[in-house]
Amino acid sequence: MKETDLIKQITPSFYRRSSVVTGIGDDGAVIKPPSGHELVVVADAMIEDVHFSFNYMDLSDIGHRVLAANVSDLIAMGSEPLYYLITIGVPSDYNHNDIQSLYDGMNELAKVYNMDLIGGDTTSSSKLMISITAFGSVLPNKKRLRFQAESGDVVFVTGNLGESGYGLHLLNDDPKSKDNYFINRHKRPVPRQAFLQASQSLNRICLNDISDGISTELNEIAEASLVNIEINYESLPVHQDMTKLNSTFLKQLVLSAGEDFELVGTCSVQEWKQLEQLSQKLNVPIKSIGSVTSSSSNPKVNLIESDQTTILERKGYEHS
Ligand SMILES: Nc1ncnc2c1ncn2[C@@H]1O[C@H](COP(=O)(O)OP(=O)(O)O)[C@@H](O)[C@H]1O
Ligand SMILES: Cc1ncc(C[n+]2csc(CCOP(=O)(O)OP(=O)(O)O)c2C)c(N)n1
Ligand SMILES: [Mg+2]
Ligand SMILES: [Mg+2]
Ligand SMILES: [Mg+2]
Repeated sequence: MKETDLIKQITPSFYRRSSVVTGIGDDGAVIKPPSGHELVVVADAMIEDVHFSFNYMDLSDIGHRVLAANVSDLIAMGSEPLYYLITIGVPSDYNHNDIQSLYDGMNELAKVYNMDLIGGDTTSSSKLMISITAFGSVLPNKKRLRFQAESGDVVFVTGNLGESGYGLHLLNDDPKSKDNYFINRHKRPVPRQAFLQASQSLNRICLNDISDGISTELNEIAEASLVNIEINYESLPVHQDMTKLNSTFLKQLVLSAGEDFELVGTCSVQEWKQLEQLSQKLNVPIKSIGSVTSSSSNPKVNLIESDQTTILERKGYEHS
């Protein structure tokens, strides 16, 4: 497949955002940042057999999923997703239709957020590699940062935990499994855009998205904010159909499987009431799971289960 043909094939015929001055086709893209806003920039890559497998995913699922991971980080910063660049390393036996499917999957999700593809790069590779860099905009006082947790805050989470991990488990068990709710949560996660709207009026939110697992994300918040956090295992939101799973397996899924692309964060008790109401109005499932107990120079996350307290260590996915 020739690179020039490929670029022609994937160049959009129009841009959704008028702030794209020059898109694909020159040495670089030109954008006019929204006035009064700051730009947020994120990058996340996915590699064949590390983040996905062709045993159970097709190229459009993969396109959707890698853009979702980036959108999830943009939302976790409090920013509105705007544009993205994609770099692909493609095995030599791929044809035009394969690449089109990958871009179709991305574009389906991009449509939801009104995002534009504004550039990228193409190289050859032994396994499929996709790296996205994405941009979002945020008002300076609405950034949702990891170091913004304060003693006394409510700790909350959106959606349910462990669903993507359970979907992956079902697929590993039988790659030919028919799509069901959990499998779709793994293959085609949809980041919580409506949370941005629900939380817009709040002054301060500390926020992180759940890619590696809540045990990792909460420890990141505790360390960045220099606070101790306490969460109740029984309060963690779990889908009814998963409650029948073996309890050790369920605990691993809920605390450390990750890839749910839900949000975990903290806000003041006063603002929590408002956030809960606004989220309900906009159909964002949200639940209080604990609290920020104190400031600390030695930050810890405690897990309370059946009145027993243990330290919740980072047990998320680590790339070796
Ligand atoms: N290889 C790298 N080179 C430079 N910066 C990196 C690299 N990997 C991660 N980062 C930066 O480290 C921070 C945390 O990254 P990461 O743990 O991947 O975040 P997330 O889990 O939210 O995707 C981010 O600021 C990211 O841009
Ligand atoms: C084939 C396959 N094996 C294992 C996993 C599980 N897995 C891979 S990466 C990952 C964690 C998230 O990925 P990472 O690159 O750390 O995302 P980031 O935190 O940077 O957003 C998990 C749970 C998977 N999704 N697919
Ligand atoms: Mg990352
Ligand atoms: Mg993140
Ligand atoms: Mg990420």
